[in-house]
Order: sequence, then structure tokens, then C-alpha cells
Amino acid sequence: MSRPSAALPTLDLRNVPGVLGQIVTQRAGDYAGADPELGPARPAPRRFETALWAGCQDEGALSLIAEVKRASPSQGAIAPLDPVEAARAYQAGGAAALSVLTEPRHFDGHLDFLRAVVGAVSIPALRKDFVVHPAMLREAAEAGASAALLMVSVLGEATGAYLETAHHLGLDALVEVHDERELDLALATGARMIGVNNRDLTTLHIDLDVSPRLIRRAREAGFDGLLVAESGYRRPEDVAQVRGLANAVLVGSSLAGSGDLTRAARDLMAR
Ligand SMILES: O=C(O)c1ccccc1NCC(=O)[C@H](O)[C@H](O)COP(=O)(O)O
Repeated sequence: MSRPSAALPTLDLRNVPGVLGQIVTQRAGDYAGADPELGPARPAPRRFETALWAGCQDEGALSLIAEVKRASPSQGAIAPLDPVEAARAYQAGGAAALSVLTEPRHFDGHLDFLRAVVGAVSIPALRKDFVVHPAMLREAAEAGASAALLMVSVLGEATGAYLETAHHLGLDALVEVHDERELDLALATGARMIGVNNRDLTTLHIDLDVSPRLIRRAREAGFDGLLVAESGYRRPEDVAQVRGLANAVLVGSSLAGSGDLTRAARDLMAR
């Protein structure tokens, strides 16, 4: 069944503060004239979600989502990674899934990186971008992504509608939160995967206590889906803080800037 995306609420991005506000305003401009039509429903193989569950079945085990990240607002240039080489190296290092940044201005990403990576490795990939238009989800599906990131700090009350859209397109969705209010909103959408970002995307400050706190709250609320701890993981001791709590960790900068992605992925996840 074709689903007209006209049903999606218009986003009001004027209240999104700081660097994040700047990024999403630019992204909204990039997609202002894009075709919002979604086309027919696509099958949902749920490869991303399945791969993450498979990697965390043993006591204390965590799946790794390794990020292809060449630059960021907090680090500037990280490394001039070849996306395909990076993806292969992460797969060899035991990553269960990949996150591929496709935002061009601040992260030096590109949609072509996602296409190339999907064709080169067998593990599933997530489109990591600042989704503010349904065409971004359609593009992700067409590029072969298995999942997309949806940020509650950006989509607010429209998160549930974007989640439905992602599922219509056959994509899994990682619904990202950073505080209690956003978590409660994410829980109300029926999300199957929730990511807790330790990085405050307004100030760029990282606090590794955020993920354990919100993950506990999600479990106490009865959430039985997949929980991902995101950002700021540099050492095995950092990762240890979410063992037995989270199902997966999403790691970018420390791996991407390491010079040996396979080894860095293995070392970080060692216990
Ligand atoms: O990474 C940034 O500086 C950043 C700034 C503004 C918005 C988003 C940003 N990062 C997105 C992410 O959430 C991270 O790429 C991801 O969680 C990995 O984080 P890290 O391991 O700390 O690179």
C-alpha cells in the first residue's frame, strides 16, 4: 500500500538550540524541495535489530555498532577514512552493525558512502543523519540501509509518525534520546530500539552516566526492546559501565581516529 507522507506533521525546528539547531536547519533547507512521496510498503527484514540482538545474548555481552565518521563538530577532522575500507575493517574487528554518517557539512559524510558500504560488507548499516524530511528515509532504504536514526530532540511529537514511515519503508529505526523527557516520549511511540546519547548535542559535553541512568529508567518502565549506549566510549573501562545494562554500544570517534580500526574495535570490546 502506498502511504502519502503528507500525513507527516510539519516540523518546527526553530527551537532546536546550538550546533544541532544549525545542522537541522541546514538539512531542512537541503530537502525543502524534495519529493515527499514514499511509494509502496517495503518488506521489513529487521536485519539491523536482529544482528544487534544476536551479539548480546551471553551474560554481559554487548554488540558493537561501529561508525564510519570522518569529521564532527566536536573533533573537527577525525581521519580521511575510505568508507569501504573502514567498513571492512570494522567487520573484521567484530562489529555487529555499522553506522554511516551521510551529513556532508559537519561530518564529511555522503549518501554514496552508505551505498558503497552496503555493497561491500555483510553486516547491516544504519543511515546516520539528521532526519527532518521523509525523503531522507526513502533515500536510506533505496541506498540499501537496514536502519535509520530518528532523534527525539529534533522530531519531538512527530517522532512516532517518522517511526511509522521508517517501518513502512522496511527500515528499522534507532530512536535517540538524551534526557528523561525525550525517553518518555520515545517509549510512548512504541519504538523497538532506543539509543541513549551521552553527548549533549547542544553543548557537545559528554557524560557517560547518562546512558546507565536512562537505560535503567527504560527497563523500569517495562521496555523490553533493544537499548544502545551512544557516544564517548574510548576505553574498555568506559564500555564496562554499560555491560549488563545496554544491548549495544555505538562508537565513532575513538575507533575512526585510531589508525587501526580492526584492532581498535577488538580492543575496545575486550573484557
Ligand atoms: O559527534 C559530534 O560532535 C556531534 C555533534 C553534533 C551532533 C551530533 C554529533 N554526533 C553524533 C553522534 O551521536 C555520534 O557520532 C555517535 O554517537 C558516536 O559518538 P562518538 O563515539 O563519541 O564519536
